[in-house]
Amino acid sequence: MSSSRTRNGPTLNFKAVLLGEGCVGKTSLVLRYMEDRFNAQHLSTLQASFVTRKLSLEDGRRAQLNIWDTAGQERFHALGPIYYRGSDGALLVYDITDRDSFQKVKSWVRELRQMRGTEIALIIVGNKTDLEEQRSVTHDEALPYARTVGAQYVETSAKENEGVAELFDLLTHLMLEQLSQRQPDASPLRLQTSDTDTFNNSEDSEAPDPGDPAGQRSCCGI
Ligand SMILES: Nc1nc2c(ncn2[C@@H]2O[C@H](COP(=O)(O)OP(=O)(O)OP(=O)(O)O)[C@@H](O)[C@H]2O)c(=O)[nH]1
Repeated sequence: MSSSRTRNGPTLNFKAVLLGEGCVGKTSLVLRYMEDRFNAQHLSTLQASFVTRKLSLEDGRRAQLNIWDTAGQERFHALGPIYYRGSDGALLVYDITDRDSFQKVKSWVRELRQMRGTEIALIIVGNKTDLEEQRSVTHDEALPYARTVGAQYVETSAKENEGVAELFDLLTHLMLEQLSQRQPDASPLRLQTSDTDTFNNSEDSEAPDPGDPAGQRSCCGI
């Protein structure tokens, strides 16, 4: 987490990363949150893409949420540390109809806890709840697992726009809480509930170092 000064005063910068197997809906969650859109087509993210969203805090301060949407294909796994290294929070996404993708989340949890300890807020996200009849990972299995690893658990449907705004609000809340704990004298930092700020992409933002933030995409499976 860093802070920079703008004409509105100091802006808190938060960095979050989405990790998870290919095709689970990471890009779709970001697209729904940023643009309230859904694309039924799957275009695999290559490396990662970067977006930012400006938020207002209750104390009048500004915050900038910087989000890295990473590639889920296994050949990009080794790039993970580049994106989670300086992150304050991580969304570990799986598809509730795909048990393998839940196993992949478990492997990301192990890696993140090993590399970042408890300094990164984790949310495990079961996506595609609109496909309830094909569900293979139950809420009753995922929630206790999340608790044992100190993560929050949320279910979403990027398609039906269920739980997505709540997910990103929770993420921001957890990261603000962590910052407040690190500064015990400061009053708690809270997101303004009537946040109506517009979003933007990386063009007027300071993209962190890693890779090419263009988020080049190819067709699924290529
Ligand atoms: N039914 C349903 N389909 C979804 C949902 N979210 C995403 N999808 C579909 O799942 C496919 C993959 O979505 P993406 O968002 O591209 O997945 P991703 O995790 O970013 O994939 P990679 O970039 O390969 O890592 C697309 O066809 C989406 O339309 C959802 O909530 N419900």
